[in-house]
Amino acid sequence: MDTDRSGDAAVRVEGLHKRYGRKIAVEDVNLRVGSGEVFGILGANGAGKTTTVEVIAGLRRLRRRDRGTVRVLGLDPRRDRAALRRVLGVQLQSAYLHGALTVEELIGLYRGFYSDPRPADDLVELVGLGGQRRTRFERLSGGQQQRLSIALALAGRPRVVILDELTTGLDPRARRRMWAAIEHLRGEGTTILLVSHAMEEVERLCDRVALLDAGRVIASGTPAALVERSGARDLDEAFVTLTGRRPEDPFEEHSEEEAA
Ligand SMILES: Nc1ncnc2c1ncn2[C@@H]1O[C@H](COP(=O)(O)OP(=O)(O)OP(=O)(O)O)[C@@H](O)[C@H]1O
Repeated sequence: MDTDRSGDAAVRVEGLHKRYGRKIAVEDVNLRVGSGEVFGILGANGAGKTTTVEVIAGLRRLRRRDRGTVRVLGLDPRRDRAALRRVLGVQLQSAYLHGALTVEELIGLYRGFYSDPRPADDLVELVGLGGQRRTRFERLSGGQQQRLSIALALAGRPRVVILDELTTGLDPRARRRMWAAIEHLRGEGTTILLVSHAMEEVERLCDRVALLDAGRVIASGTPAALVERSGARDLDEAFVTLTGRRPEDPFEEHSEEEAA
């Protein structure tokens, strides 16, 4: 039922526990993402998705009371930071980018970090920013900024990509373009970790998913297996059955009050 292609794991997480003070954000999370898989990480607000992928990316440290093993293509995100940077692409928060630089300049800057970068034209084409090459970052719409951050994550031809909320806030056309970009990367054999609230997107793109709830993986498998196992009609319904919560509408404005 579950076509697990994770035999040669590109990403391996074992027994991950992570807390912020007294708050346990992630509790005994185990994941194996096979080479070339598109793997979805689902869960309601606060489930521990971002914490998990930030630890995988080496952006969050495990402290004294945390524990767990993480390997990305055999690399330890804490110990092998420089090597990891060459093989892992992470969709950055747009706020970190320099507003006065143009799309072209930012892409040039990021390509400069790598020995064999993806051509600038390919990057622009992949995310549909051909008309905005000379536009300053601060003049881009929110959705365009988000697409640029995805292009920058792909500049170094990473073998593993982490995309946190790929299409949240994008209009339907841009969303379809990003889905096509994921299919393109899949065709190239890229391993993709996709954090998402959008069940339609996950059903369409992901080979397998892990469903997180209150810091734990409560179900994993192919989207079809999760639907079947929970007796639901689709992944949206399976999410509700398995977690007892509704997935947030990913295309609505995010509200911290509602999330609490
Ligand atoms: N820096 C921090 N300090 C304290 N608590 C934090 C911090 N970052 C996250 N948390 C808490 O840890 C838990 C997991 O957060 P995390 O951001 O990983 O969840 P998430 O599934 O990505 O949520 P969302 O869908 O809202 O992005 C939440 O309860 C959150 O409030």
